[in-house]
Amino acid sequence: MAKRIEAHGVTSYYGSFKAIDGVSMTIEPKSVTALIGPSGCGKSTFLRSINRMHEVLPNARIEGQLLIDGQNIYDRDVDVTAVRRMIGMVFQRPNPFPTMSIFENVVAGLRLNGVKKKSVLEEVAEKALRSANLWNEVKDRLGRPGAGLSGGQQQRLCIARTIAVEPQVVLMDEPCSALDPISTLAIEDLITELKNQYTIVIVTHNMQQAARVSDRTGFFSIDKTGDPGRLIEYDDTAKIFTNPSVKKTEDYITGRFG
Ligand SMILES: Nc1ncnc2c1ncn2[C@@H]1O[C@H](COP(=O)(O)OP(=O)(O)OP(=O)(O)O)[C@@H](O)[C@H]1O
Repeated sequence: MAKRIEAHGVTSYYGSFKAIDGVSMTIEPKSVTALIGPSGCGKSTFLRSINRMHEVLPNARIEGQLLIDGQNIYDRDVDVTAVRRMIGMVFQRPNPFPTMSIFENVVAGLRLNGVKKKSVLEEVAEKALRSANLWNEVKDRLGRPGAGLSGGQQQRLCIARTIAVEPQVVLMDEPCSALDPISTLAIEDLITELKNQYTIVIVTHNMQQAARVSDRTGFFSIDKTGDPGRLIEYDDTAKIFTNPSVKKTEDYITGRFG
Protein backbone atom coordinates (compact mmCIF):
# COMPACT_ATOMS: atom_id res chain seq x y z
CA MET A 1 0.00 0.00 0.00
CA ALA A 2 2.66 2.51 1.02
CA LYS A 3 4.61 3.97 -1.89
CA ARG A 4 8.20 4.91 -2.63
CA ILE A 5 8.78 8.56 -3.47
CA GLU A 6 11.66 9.60 -5.72
CA ALA A 7 12.42 13.24 -6.40
CA HIS A 8 14.82 13.90 -9.26
CA GLY A 9 16.07 17.46 -9.62
CA VAL A 10 12.86 19.04 -8.33
CA THR A 11 13.02 22.81 -8.82
CA SER A 12 9.94 24.78 -7.81
CA TYR A 13 9.06 28.33 -8.77
CA TYR A 14 6.62 31.01 -7.65
CA GLY A 15 6.44 33.04 -10.85
CA SER A 16 10.07 33.84 -11.68
CA PHE A 17 11.26 33.21 -8.10
CA LYS A 18 13.06 29.91 -7.72
CA ALA A 19 12.14 28.68 -4.24
CA ILE A 20 13.94 25.32 -4.32
CA ASP A 21 16.65 24.11 -6.63
CA GLY A 22 17.35 20.58 -7.79
CA VAL A 23 16.06 18.55 -4.87
CA SER A 24 16.74 14.83 -5.30
CA MET A 25 15.85 12.28 -2.67
CA THR A 26 14.38 8.81 -2.36
CA ILE A 27 11.89 8.14 0.40
CA GLU A 28 11.24 4.50 1.20
CA PRO A 29 7.74 3.12 1.73
CA LYS A 30 6.57 2.74 5.34
CA SER A 31 9.08 5.19 6.70
CA VAL A 32 8.94 8.61 8.32
CA THR A 33 11.08 11.30 6.74
CA ALA A 34 11.53 14.65 8.46
CA LEU A 35 12.35 17.81 6.52
CA ILE A 36 14.15 20.39 8.64
CA GLY A 37 15.92 23.68 8.01
CA PRO A 38 15.71 27.42 8.63
CA SER A 39 12.61 29.45 7.78
CA GLY A 40 12.16 30.08 4.06
CA CYS A 41 14.46 27.30 2.84
CA GLY A 42 11.66 25.65 0.91
CA LYS A 43 10.58 22.71 3.07
CA SER A 44 6.85 23.38 2.61
CA THR A 45 7.34 24.17 -1.07
CA PHE A 46 9.01 20.80 -1.57
CA LEU A 47 6.30 19.06 0.45
CA ARG A 48 3.57 20.63 -1.65
CA SER A 49 5.42 19.63 -4.79
CA ILE A 50 5.05 15.99 -3.76
CA ASN A 51 1.26 15.99 -4.18
CA ARG A 52 0.91 18.70 -6.82
CA MET A 53 -0.51 21.22 -4.34
CA HIS A 54 2.26 23.66 -5.27
CA GLU A 55 0.83 24.30 -8.71
CA VAL A 56 -2.54 25.33 -7.22
CA LEU A 57 -1.09 28.83 -6.81
CA PRO A 58 -1.14 30.99 -9.93
CA ASN A 59 2.23 30.96 -11.78
CA ALA A 60 3.64 28.30 -9.48
CA ARG A 61 5.34 25.45 -11.34
CA ILE A 62 7.97 22.80 -10.96
CA GLU A 63 10.73 21.29 -13.07
CA GLY A 64 12.21 17.85 -12.58
CA GLN A 65 10.55 14.57 -11.83
CA LEU A 66 8.56 13.29 -8.91
CA LEU A 67 8.04 9.56 -9.10
CA ILE A 68 5.63 7.61 -6.94
CA ASP A 69 6.46 3.93 -7.30
CA GLY A 70 8.15 4.78 -10.58
CA GLN A 71 5.30 6.82 -12.07
CA ASN A 72 5.99 10.51 -12.70
CA ILE A 73 3.04 12.32 -11.15
CA TYR A 74 3.76 15.31 -13.40
CA ASP A 75 3.25 13.31 -16.60
CA ARG A 76 0.65 14.89 -18.84
CA ASP A 77 -1.86 12.08 -18.68
CA VAL A 78 -1.86 11.85 -14.87
CA ASP A 79 -5.13 12.63 -13.08
CA VAL A 80 -4.27 15.32 -10.52
CA THR A 81 -7.26 14.51 -8.32
CA ALA A 82 -6.14 10.89 -8.13
CA VAL A 83 -2.64 12.04 -7.16
CA ARG A 84 -4.00 14.15 -4.31
CA ARG A 85 -6.19 11.29 -3.16
CA MET A 86 -3.19 8.96 -3.11
CA ILE A 87 -1.02 11.53 -1.33
CA GLY A 88 -2.93 13.02 1.58
CA MET A 89 -1.92 16.13 3.45
CA VAL A 90 -2.25 17.40 7.02
CA PHE A 91 -1.69 21.09 7.64
CA GLN A 92 -0.18 23.25 10.34
CA ARG A 93 -3.46 24.36 11.85
CA PRO A 94 -6.17 21.78 12.36
CA ASN A 95 -8.77 22.63 9.73
CA PRO A 96 -11.88 20.51 10.28
CA PHE A 97 -14.82 21.61 8.14
CA PRO A 98 -16.44 23.97 10.65
CA THR A 99 -20.08 23.28 9.93
CA MET A 100 -19.75 19.52 9.78
CA SER A 101 -20.09 16.94 12.52
CA ILE A 102 -17.17 14.77 13.60
CA PHE A 103 -18.60 11.90 11.56
CA GLU A 104 -19.17 14.02 8.45
CA ASN A 105 -15.65 15.42 8.66
CA VAL A 106 -14.17 11.94 8.54
CA VAL A 107 -16.33 10.72 5.66
CA ALA A 108 -16.23 13.95 3.63
CA GLY A 109 -13.69 12.55 1.15
CA LEU A 110 -15.67 9.35 0.68
CA ARG A 111 -18.85 11.28 0.02
CA LEU A 112 -16.99 13.31 -2.60
CA ASN A 113 -15.95 10.02 -4.18
CA GLY A 114 -19.62 9.05 -4.38
CA VAL A 115 -19.86 6.60 -1.47
CA LYS A 116 -23.42 6.76 -0.10
CA LYS A 117 -24.05 3.54 1.79
CA LYS A 118 -24.44 4.31 5.49
CA SER A 119 -22.92 1.05 6.70
CA VAL A 120 -19.80 1.62 4.58
CA LEU A 121 -19.43 5.20 5.79
CA GLU A 122 -19.83 4.10 9.41
CA GLU A 123 -17.32 1.34 9.05
CA VAL A 124 -14.73 3.59 7.42
CA ALA A 125 -15.31 6.37 9.96
CA GLU A 126 -14.74 4.02 12.89
CA LYS A 127 -11.63 2.50 11.32
CA ALA A 128 -10.12 5.90 10.49
CA LEU A 129 -10.91 7.32 13.95
CA ARG A 130 -9.42 4.24 15.60
CA SER A 131 -6.28 4.56 13.47
CA ALA A 132 -6.04 8.23 14.46
CA ASN A 133 -6.31 7.24 18.16
CA LEU A 134 -9.45 9.34 18.51
CA TRP A 135 -12.28 6.80 18.51
CA ASN A 136 -12.60 6.37 22.27
CA GLU A 137 -12.76 10.11 22.83
CA VAL A 138 -15.46 10.81 20.23
CA LYS A 139 -17.49 7.61 19.72
CA ASP A 140 -20.35 8.94 21.86
CA ARG A 141 -20.54 12.31 20.12
CA LEU A 142 -20.00 11.63 16.43
CA GLY A 143 -22.90 13.94 15.57
CA ARG A 144 -21.39 16.94 17.33
CA PRO A 145 -19.41 19.61 15.45
CA GLY A 146 -15.77 18.78 14.70
CA ALA A 147 -14.89 22.34 15.58
CA GLY A 148 -15.96 21.65 19.19
CA LEU A 149 -12.99 19.38 19.85
CA SER A 150 -9.71 20.46 21.43
CA GLY A 151 -6.86 21.49 19.13
CA GLY A 152 -5.09 18.16 19.49
CA GLN A 153 -8.32 16.24 18.92
CA GLN A 154 -9.07 18.39 15.86
CA GLN A 155 -5.67 17.57 14.42
CA ARG A 156 -6.28 13.85 14.99
CA LEU A 157 -9.69 14.34 13.34
CA CYS A 158 -7.93 15.87 10.33
CA ILE A 159 -5.56 12.91 10.25
CA ALA A 160 -8.58 10.56 10.39
CA ARG A 161 -10.15 12.50 7.50
CA THR A 162 -6.92 12.18 5.53
CA ILE A 163 -6.53 8.44 6.04
CA ALA A 164 -10.25 7.65 5.54
CA VAL A 165 -9.74 7.78 1.78
CA GLU A 166 -6.84 5.32 2.08
CA PRO A 167 -3.96 7.37 0.76
CA GLN A 168 -0.57 5.74 0.34
CA VAL A 169 1.52 8.71 1.33
CA VAL A 170 0.74 11.19 4.10
CA LEU A 171 2.41 14.61 4.03
CA MET A 172 2.39 16.65 7.22
CA ASP A 173 3.32 20.32 7.28
CA GLU A 174 4.26 21.18 10.86
CA PRO A 175 1.28 19.23 12.20
CA CYS A 176 2.05 19.97 15.85
CA SER A 177 2.99 23.63 15.69
CA ALA A 178 -0.38 24.76 17.02
CA LEU A 179 -0.60 22.07 19.71
CA ASP A 180 0.34 21.79 23.37
CA PRO A 181 3.07 19.32 24.41
CA ILE A 182 0.65 16.53 25.40
CA SER A 183 -1.29 16.70 22.14
CA THR A 184 2.05 16.85 20.33
CA LEU A 185 3.15 13.60 21.94
CA ALA A 186 -0.18 12.01 20.97
CA ILE A 187 0.39 13.00 17.34
CA GLU A 188 3.98 11.77 17.45
CA ASP A 189 2.83 8.37 18.78
CA LEU A 190 0.25 8.30 16.04
CA ILE A 191 2.86 9.04 13.36
CA THR A 192 4.93 6.12 14.62
CA GLU A 193 1.90 3.83 14.35
CA LEU A 194 0.84 5.13 10.94
CA LYS A 195 4.19 4.35 9.40
CA ASN A 196 3.27 0.66 9.50
CA GLN A 197 0.88 1.48 6.68
CA TYR A 198 1.90 4.73 5.06
CA THR A 199 4.91 6.59 3.75
CA ILE A 200 5.08 9.73 5.85
CA VAL A 201 6.90 12.99 5.18
CA ILE A 202 6.80 15.62 7.89
CA VAL A 203 8.04 19.20 7.91
CA THR A 204 9.00 20.26 11.39
CA HIS A 205 10.78 23.13 13.10
CA ASN A 206 11.18 21.03 16.16
CA MET A 207 14.45 19.12 15.97
CA GLN A 208 13.63 16.92 18.96
CA GLN A 209 10.48 15.95 17.14
CA ALA A 210 12.41 15.09 13.98
CA ALA A 211 14.80 13.01 16.08
CA ARG A 212 11.92 11.27 17.87
CA VAL A 213 9.67 10.35 14.99
CA SER A 214 11.71 10.04 11.81
CA ASP A 215 13.86 7.34 10.24
CA ARG A 216 15.49 9.70 7.77
CA THR A 217 16.03 13.44 7.87
CA GLY A 218 16.56 15.91 5.05
CA PHE A 219 18.22 19.19 5.96
CA PHE A 220 17.38 22.10 3.65
CA SER A 221 19.05 25.49 3.67
CA ILE A 222 19.55 28.72 1.73
CA ASP A 223 22.75 30.72 1.32
CA LYS A 224 21.04 34.09 1.59
CA THR A 225 17.63 35.69 1.22
CA GLY A 226 16.43 35.47 -2.36
CA ASP A 227 18.48 32.38 -3.12
CA PRO A 228 16.69 29.08 -3.68
CA GLY A 229 16.56 26.45 -0.98
CA ARG A 230 18.64 23.31 -1.48
CA LEU A 231 18.76 19.90 0.12
CA ILE A 232 22.11 20.03 1.93
CA GLU A 233 22.15 16.62 3.53
CA TYR A 234 19.85 13.64 3.65
CA ASP A 235 20.62 10.62 5.78
CA ASP A 236 19.51 8.40 8.62
CA THR A 237 18.11 10.58 11.38
CA ALA A 238 20.55 9.18 13.94
CA LYS A 239 23.45 10.14 11.69
CA ILE A 240 22.16 13.64 10.95
CA PHE A 241 21.77 14.36 14.65
CA THR A 242 24.94 12.75 15.93
CA ASN A 243 27.47 12.83 13.13
CA PRO A 244 26.37 14.91 10.14
CA SER A 245 28.66 14.92 7.11
CA VAL A 246 28.20 18.59 6.23
CA LYS A 247 29.37 21.45 8.44
CA LYS A 248 26.25 23.48 7.68
CA THR A 249 24.03 20.69 8.98
CA GLU A 250 26.05 20.52 12.15
CA ASP A 251 25.86 24.29 12.62
CA TYR A 252 22.10 24.15 12.24
CA ILE A 253 21.41 21.24 14.53
CA THR A 254 23.70 22.60 17.21
CA GLY A 255 21.80 25.89 17.07
CA ARG A 256 24.55 28.01 15.51
CA PHE A 257 22.17 29.45 12.94
CA GLY A 258 18.55 29.37 11.81
N1 LIG B 1 2.76 31.63 -2.21
C1 LIG B 1 4.00 32.07 -2.36
N2 LIG B 1 4.29 33.02 -3.27
C2 LIG B 1 5.54 33.48 -3.43
N3 LIG B 1 6.60 33.04 -2.73
C3 LIG B 1 6.38 32.09 -1.81
C4 LIG B 1 5.07 31.55 -1.58
N4 LIG B 1 5.16 30.62 -0.59
C5 LIG B 1 6.45 30.58 -0.23
N5 LIG B 1 7.18 31.46 -0.96
C6 LIG B 1 8.63 31.70 -0.84
O1 LIG B 1 9.32 30.50 -1.16
C7 LIG B 1 10.43 30.34 -0.28
C8 LIG B 1 10.28 29.00 0.44
O2 LIG B 1 9.14 29.08 1.28
P1 LIG B 1 8.61 27.82 2.11
O3 LIG B 1 7.36 28.24 2.80
O4 LIG B 1 8.58 26.63 1.25
O5 LIG B 1 9.81 27.66 3.15
P2 LIG B 1 9.82 26.85 4.52
O6 LIG B 1 11.19 26.28 4.64
O7 LIG B 1 8.69 25.89 4.57
O8 LIG B 1 9.62 28.02 5.54
P3 LIG B 1 8.97 28.03 7.02
O9 LIG B 1 9.85 27.12 7.82
O10 LIG B 1 9.10 29.46 7.44
O11 LIG B 1 7.56 27.55 6.90
C9 LIG B 1 10.44 31.54 0.65
O12 LIG B 1 11.32 32.50 0.14
C10 LIG B 1 9.01 32.04 0.58
O13 LIG B 1 8.95 33.42 0.82
